[in-house]
Amino acid sequence: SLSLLSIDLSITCVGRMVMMELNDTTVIMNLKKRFDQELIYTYIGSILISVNPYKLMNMYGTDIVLLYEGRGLHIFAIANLSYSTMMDAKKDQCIVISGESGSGKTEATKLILRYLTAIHHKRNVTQQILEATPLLESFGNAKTVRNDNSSRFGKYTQIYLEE
Ligand SMILES: Nc1ncnc2c1ncn2[C@@H]1O[C@H](COP(=O)(O)OP(=O)(O)OP(=O)(O)O)[C@@H](O)[C@H]1O
Repeated sequence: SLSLLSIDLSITCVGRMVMMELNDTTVIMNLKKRFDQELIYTYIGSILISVNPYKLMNMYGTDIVLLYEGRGLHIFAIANLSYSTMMDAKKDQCIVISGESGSGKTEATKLILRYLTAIHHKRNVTQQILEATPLLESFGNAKTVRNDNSSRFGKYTQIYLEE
């Protein structure tokens, strides 16, 4: 299952490989090839595609946050791009996370919040949002055939960051 994180839309290449033929089959085949090598993140243009690994990946620790600093094929790169663009351009940013049930939207949201917590000096606000998540989930989540912890509601999170 796939989840899409979008900054804007343009489709040119996947990873470092320029694809001569771009269609659903070649894109899916390339995602599968990368997934088999445990590469769960892939860019298509500026859209980051994430394939749910359904297992703990050793790629989300604080050391990794610092290592990525927003670069590379990682959910943290999207978070950092939004953060640094907001700080530099002084413009609000929006991250759209979409995908079918069980594709990893909620987990991606938590990772983005965790990243912001790690890099922004006013940490407590983001930490509070993270801590509110289990409470919201206890009211609005349910087990479904697709996902043991399925959000049965849409979620819009707005974070105000002070300089
Ligand atoms: N990056 C990840 N690494 C490891 N496991 C993950 C990751 N993303 C998701 N999962 C696993 O997949 C499960 C479903 O993910 P999640 O709840 O985020 O899906 P969702 O897209 O929000 O689904 P729904 O729309 O039903 O709420 C998680 O409980 C977790 O076990």
